[in-house]
Amino acid sequence: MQTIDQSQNLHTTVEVKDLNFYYGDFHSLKNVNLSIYEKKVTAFIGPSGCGKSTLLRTLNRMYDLYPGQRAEGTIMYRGRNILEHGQDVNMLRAKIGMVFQKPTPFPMSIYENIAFGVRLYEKLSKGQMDERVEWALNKAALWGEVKDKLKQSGLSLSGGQQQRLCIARAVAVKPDVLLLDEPTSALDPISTVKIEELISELKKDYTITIVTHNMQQAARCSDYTTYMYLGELVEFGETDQIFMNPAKRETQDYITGRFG
Ligand SMILES: Nc1ncnc2c1ncn2[C@@H]1O[C@H](COP(=O)(O)OP(=O)(O)OP(=O)(O)O)[C@@H](O)[C@H]1O
Repeated sequence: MQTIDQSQNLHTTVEVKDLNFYYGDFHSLKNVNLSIYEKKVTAFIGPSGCGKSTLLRTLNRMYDLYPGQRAEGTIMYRGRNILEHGQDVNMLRAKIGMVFQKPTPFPMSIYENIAFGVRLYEKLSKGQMDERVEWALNKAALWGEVKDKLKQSGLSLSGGQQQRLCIARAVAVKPDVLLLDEPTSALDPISTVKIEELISELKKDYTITIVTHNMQQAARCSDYTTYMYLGELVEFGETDQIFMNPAKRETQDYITGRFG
């Protein structure tokens, strides 16, 4: 693994150690070790099927919802190994929120899309909830576009707006970490630029991990990049170094399009 320049005073938010993941008998992640740094953007790149989404989904135990899937190893977050039994998985998913490839607003109003999740964790007055909804929509750069139609269905928005609504929904419960699984792959180029700009804004407050097929996007948006292949982490380092001077030949071949 690449050494990281610690002079930047980096703090680790999530530390993955010796992580193995299985879909039934299929060994999908093999001895993955990785640090995810606070208030930085870390991109997972690699060819289809290399395990990017699987790795992302272990970070908030999203896989728990599916029988036969299991993770072994350690994922340290706030002093706890989140893979251990007895963790409060709902609280974990509030602190490590996720946004999926396809925008998935709830079939309810724009306001309720935000308020619904907040109510699960906090008891707010009407005024406080109004403030939280406005705050979250502002964070997701959507407030200006929806402030006059908060009662309209979230499904009435454009795809790009729906994805920002999903980001607002994740942000509204005050997470530490946002996991973005190919958040722009279903969006047009203009919406993609908006989401990328939003990612740059959000990293001032949150630690972000993004899975992307788009290498330009990884190069534009991320501070650190992880190159994966066949369930193994091949190389991890600062994005500039990974793209301009990768340590491994495999990474170079993938980045330059000779492979994958
Ligand atoms: N539900 C599942 N059951 C069995 N195997 C699975 C399941 N989901 C993924 N896999 C396998 O695990 C491996 C990693 O898949 P994963 O979706 O994490 O890859 P990926 O890098 O995100 O791919 P893509 O870029 O195509 O989304 C692949 O070999 C895939 O076939």
